[in-house]
Amino acid sequence: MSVYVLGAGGVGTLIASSLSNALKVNFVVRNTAKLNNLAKTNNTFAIKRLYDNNKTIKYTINGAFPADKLPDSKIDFLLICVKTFDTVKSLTPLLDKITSKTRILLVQNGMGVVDELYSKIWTNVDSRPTIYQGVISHGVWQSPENHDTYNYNHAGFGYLKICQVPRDLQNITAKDTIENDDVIRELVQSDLNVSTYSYEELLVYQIQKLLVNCCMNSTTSIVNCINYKLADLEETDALFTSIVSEGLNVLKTAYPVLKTSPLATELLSVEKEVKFVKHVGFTINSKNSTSMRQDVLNLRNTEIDYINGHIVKKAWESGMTAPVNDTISKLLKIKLAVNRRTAQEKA
Ligand SMILES: NC(=O)C1=CN([C@@H]2O[C@H](COP(=O)(O)OP(=O)(O)OC[C@H]3O[C@@H](n4cnc5c(N)ncnc54)[C@H](OP(=O)(O)O)[C@@H]3O)[C@@H](O)[C@H]2O)C=CC1
Ligand SMILES: CC(C)(CO)C(=O)C(=O)O
Repeated sequence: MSVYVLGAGGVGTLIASSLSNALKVNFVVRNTAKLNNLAKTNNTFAIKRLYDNNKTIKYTINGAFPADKLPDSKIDFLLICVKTFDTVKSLTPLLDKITSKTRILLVQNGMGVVDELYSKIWTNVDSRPTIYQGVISHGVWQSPENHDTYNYNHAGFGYLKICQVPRDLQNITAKDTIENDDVIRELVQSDLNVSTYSYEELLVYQIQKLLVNCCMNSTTSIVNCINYKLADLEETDALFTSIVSEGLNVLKTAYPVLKTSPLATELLSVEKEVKFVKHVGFTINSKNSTSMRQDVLNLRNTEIDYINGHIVKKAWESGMTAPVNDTISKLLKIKLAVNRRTAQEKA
């Protein structure tokens, strides 16, 4: 079976590690320094568990290849963990190896990528591959000394929740086949706390996690701090409550299925969600530097349009406004622009 990881960064490498014993896992890589470093270690990398006395475990994959040099003519299973904004672009050179039999697991923060894939790449319902969506709350980052390697810090032990996305989003009750997927089964049996759900259930968990990122990622990036430094401040509570209450109001209108979902009724209240944001951000991932903060510090593009920006977009589509999330999005973009200008001035 051909298993590939597109986006072998923090999250991609962590998930690949849990598959590497049972399956021949391959990375799709664009960075020559990473390819060379991996070859030097015979395709072995290390994950350090910061939540478990820095226990470091080594894993070996089958190989790593540039997108135009994959040894297989077809991809059976593709794990996608590139940043949301890179998805369409990075998938394009692989499209001739993806068929309606390919299974693709997307593990990314934010929302809106499946809509983009269906509207830009697989417009014909029947030719679409099977898409699974993952929601992850594990925290992973790379220390600067490990730059251009696949060695990462697993900073917070969370969960990975997965569902099968309907081929046709207008027919969301179609029966899914996720339980029969051998790679998904491997993940469920791994030590990453993986479980599967229906599409409707996962939508609730995706929104629950989206709001974590709407609060944590943008605020830590704008303020420029490690997660725990925002904890126990009245102002943080007030800001997170505004982001969450506006977000829930918009998303419950944009996704009407939430109105009849018992799981949404149980989990998606403002009070419970703010508590959840603080639990994931400050307890589970207290020592993490959010993925968005890492992007802003390294002057890379950010996922803001798929996070706070997704709420702004959904509000606009529903004839509503989302001024809090819109302001946060703008501040984040200003922060990145200022960092880029400062770097240019120093150069
Ligand atoms: N890190 C975390 O704690 C968490 C992250 N997430 C989410 O998971 C997703 C991935 O985040 P994260 O792992 O942190 O991001 P990283 O930046 O660590 O990883 C993304 C990887 O994608 C690779 N990539 C991008 N374009 C291509 C391409 N065309 N071909 C091959 N590889 C490509 C990059 O390669 P290159 O090295 O060449 O740039 C990079 O290694 C994001 O949506 C993030 O929000 C969710 C929960 C927690
Ligand atoms: C869970 C959290 C907030 C961890 O920092 C995250 O999802 C991220 O950094 O992107």
